[in-house]
Amino acid sequence: MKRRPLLAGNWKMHTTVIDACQLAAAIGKCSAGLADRDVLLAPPYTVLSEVAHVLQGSDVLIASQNVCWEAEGAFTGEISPTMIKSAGGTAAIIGHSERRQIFHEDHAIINKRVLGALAFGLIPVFCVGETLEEREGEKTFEILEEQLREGLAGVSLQDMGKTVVAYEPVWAIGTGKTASKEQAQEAHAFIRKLLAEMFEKNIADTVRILYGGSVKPDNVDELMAQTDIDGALVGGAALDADSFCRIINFI
Ligand SMILES: O=C(CO)COP(=O)(O)O
Repeated sequence: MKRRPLLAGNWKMHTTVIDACQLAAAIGKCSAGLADRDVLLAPPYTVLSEVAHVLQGSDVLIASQNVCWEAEGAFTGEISPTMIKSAGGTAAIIGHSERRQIFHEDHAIINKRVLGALAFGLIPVFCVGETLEEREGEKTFEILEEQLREGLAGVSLQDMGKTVVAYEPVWAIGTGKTASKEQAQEAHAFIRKLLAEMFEKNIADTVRILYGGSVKPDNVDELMAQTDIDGALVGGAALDADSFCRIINFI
């Protein structure tokens, strides 16, 4: 089944207001008129509304890099779905490995974030992925299954249809070590099969599964040619307009 490709840039903790506006403008330009794919940018919270403003009238989607489950309240340091929507965002990255590893976000909190995003109409870009130790210990599938079952617990069939999953092997993030196309395809196929078990096959067949981890202009084409790879979640290369534009224009 052919799914609409989604090319996403996660800017992580990079860009001042000026950098962000320039980068967004360049990406807006090179993604104009692309009718057969979606482009999404996840800038830091401080520039969400500026980036949305620069991209007004374009088809580029805006996401936050995390999201709380409440509309407002005493949650110092958090951002609510309502705030993201009011700034122009329609999606939220959730469960990124940097949140899991550096900030110790566990399955329960990540699940609350997923359900919260959906309750407020934001599309979750739900991230999973194993560490090098887990891969070497042949625990990849076990870890992915745990992350998917726990993180997506309580998600309805209808909401799952809207959710995006990103497979980001931790050992491939920011290391220049991309998973081979075979390794990535194997993990994506596993995720889709598990989603079919957890939800329904026809839902699993429509869910877009992005690959993330050292995606670059020179490896994007072979990754995107894999049956179960429906897009990319790009870190480093998304901060360079020329590189990200090439990625968006994968062949
Ligand atoms: O974590 C990532 C995107 O969310 C991937 O980062 P890199 O593309 O820099 O490896």
